[in-house]
Amino acid sequence: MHRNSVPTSFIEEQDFLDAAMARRDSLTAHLRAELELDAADAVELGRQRMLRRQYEELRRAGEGLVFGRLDATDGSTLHIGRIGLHSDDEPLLVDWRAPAARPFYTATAVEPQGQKRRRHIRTTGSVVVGVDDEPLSATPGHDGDLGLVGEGALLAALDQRRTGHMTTAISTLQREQDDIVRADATGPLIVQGGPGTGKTVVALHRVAYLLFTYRQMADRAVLVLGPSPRFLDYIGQVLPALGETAVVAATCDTLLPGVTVERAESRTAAEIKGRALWQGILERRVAALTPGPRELKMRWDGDFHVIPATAVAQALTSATQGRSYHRARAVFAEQLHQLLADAIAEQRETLMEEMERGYEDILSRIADTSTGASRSDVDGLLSEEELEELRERIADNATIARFVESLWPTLDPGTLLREILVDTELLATELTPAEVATVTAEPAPWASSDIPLLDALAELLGERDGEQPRPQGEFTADRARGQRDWVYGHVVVDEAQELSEMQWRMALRRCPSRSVTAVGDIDQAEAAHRHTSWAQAVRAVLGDRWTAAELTICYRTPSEVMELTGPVLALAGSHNTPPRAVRSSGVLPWQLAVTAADLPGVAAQAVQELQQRWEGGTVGVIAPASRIPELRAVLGDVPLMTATQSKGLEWDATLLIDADGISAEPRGHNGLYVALTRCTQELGRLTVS
Ligand SMILES: Nc1ncnc2c1ncn2[C@@H]1O[C@H](COP(=O)(O)OP(=O)(O)OP(=O)(O)O)[C@@H](O)[C@H]1O
Repeated sequence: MHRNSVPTSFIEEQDFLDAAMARRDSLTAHLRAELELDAADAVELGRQRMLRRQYEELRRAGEGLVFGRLDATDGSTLHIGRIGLHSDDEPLLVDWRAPAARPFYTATAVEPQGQKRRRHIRTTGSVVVGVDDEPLSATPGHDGDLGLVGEGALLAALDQRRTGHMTTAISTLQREQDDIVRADATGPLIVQGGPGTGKTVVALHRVAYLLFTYRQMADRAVLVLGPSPRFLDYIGQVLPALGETAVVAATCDTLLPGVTVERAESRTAAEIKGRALWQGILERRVAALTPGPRELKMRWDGDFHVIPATAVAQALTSATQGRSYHRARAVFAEQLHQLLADAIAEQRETLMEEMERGYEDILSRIADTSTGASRSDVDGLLSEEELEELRERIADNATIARFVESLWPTLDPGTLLREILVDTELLATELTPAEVATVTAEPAPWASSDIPLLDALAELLGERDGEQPRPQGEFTADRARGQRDWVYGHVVVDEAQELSEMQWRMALRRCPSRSVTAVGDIDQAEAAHRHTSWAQAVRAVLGDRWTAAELTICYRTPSEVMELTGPVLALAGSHNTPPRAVRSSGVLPWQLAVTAADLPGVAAQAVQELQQRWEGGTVGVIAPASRIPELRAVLGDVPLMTATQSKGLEWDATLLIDADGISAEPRGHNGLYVALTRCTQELGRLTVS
């Protein structure tokens, strides 16, 4: 296009983008040169680490560097972008997370916040391809209006073909989403939102916002918990694109370093083992392992020394104060070494006194006092250094170590959990006989519900001395990932409705300050627990000390498909209504009845047609678990999964196979609700007659 025929707004924004790109390129080149220099010392190494972070941030910011502009009523303008840039000490581009950028997401015609116009700038690489202006002095919307911000840019983004990876939404975040992204992070926040309302979008952008706003949070890293490795892969590219590296992504199954899930389990067993009451069972079992106060007889240099029960009781009380089993054991062992050293010193003193008395007797009998020897010269007391040396010898002594081990054995969480899971007497204190039978009948390899129990036990037991060298790594995330007791600055839980109470505990254990954002849809819950409300889901772990927020607009699923979801939601026992769809795709959902024998062939044909129709995009197939093997054989590498596995994912078109079969699965109506809402454009259904 000739520059003369291009609208002025395009030229203006292209010039600005060119200037911003040039600035970014010069900064990148400067940093690259600095990073090529060898670091001479620790200070320089630290500086280089910081520069590398800045360099990475700049490097990644190439795509979508500038995406917005605000024109204020006072005539000033502000460009908003993926990162902040300065030129000659003057602000050039404002980072989207900075307070100054907020009106870009929240100003409305009713509340223009001093702004006259909002402009969305769409770019491809270094070229401006679209400019959408939204006057903020226009007449406010009417009833039923969704109050969208930058509607043109939003709808264009939503209509894009899906790539199989999530993309960022920094340029089109909506007001209700932005409120959550920038919410205060001092306590637990639980966000309820129906399918496609942008819960994942909000959760990930919140991470980027928090790390930008609270710089010290990057030193502790942020943990993002998702439902499956497939989901983590789906969101994996968003976080680096948002410019953050201090993030650890995990599932509840991969959160405990060194332990992996080795088998599937029954829903009944998973439900029982997910209950909060296990904390009590585990605590009681660990407490019972601590030795009781009794007199101890210890051998040193061939002599027995007695430590009275009162002294042992005192040592136990002070050792166990709020400490884990192994920490308390270490403190108790030190005290025992001290008590033994004292007993040895005392015995030696008594002995010396006796010797001295005998010596004085002899002296008096031979009536020769010419030596001048007196009691004070040989009082037998050990000096402080001698006592210290004795304590060290005791601490290093293998026999004493064996004695302490027999009294207070070191334990590993795995062995102890295996013992607990067959301890019918202990289990019967909290479970019915049938529940005890279910738990004790489970095979030994670890199942998913064992991980939170192992984690709780690992915390109660604590690290043994010398165990677990602290993981090393250049970035905080590398160090945090390998360390069970790492304390994160913030924890984000996605698909939080799936967490059992014990999994909630495991998540919260990683952030004692309770700076947690959990997003989910209680109506999509399929996991083996009984929660039908957030209050119920978190009562045992958070009480009522949490804040609720809600997302109400569905961005993913078109209105034609959302219309099918109301009855399914009602069948799932929900009293909620599905979220309102922001757009229509113009494609009506279709349905075809096939016989079981014809199903594989028809499914293969339907997938091929959908792939042709949505060329350049993605197609996914959802089916009941029982039909997956026969379908896999004909569908090749098309994403094929159960409703549960499809949670959090999306494709341009979904082929839903045997909806009745999905409904018949445990919590099947919830599963069908998930399955129906995965497409951004088209839904095809094959029913089996
Ligand atoms: N403000 C936005 N701008 C652009 N795209 C958006 C926005 N909000 C959501 N989306 C898009 O809508 C789709 C659904 O978002 P997301 O996956 O976060 O929803 P969700 O609530 O987690 O859904 P579900 O619970 O069904 O998994 C995604 O493609 C996301 O990129």
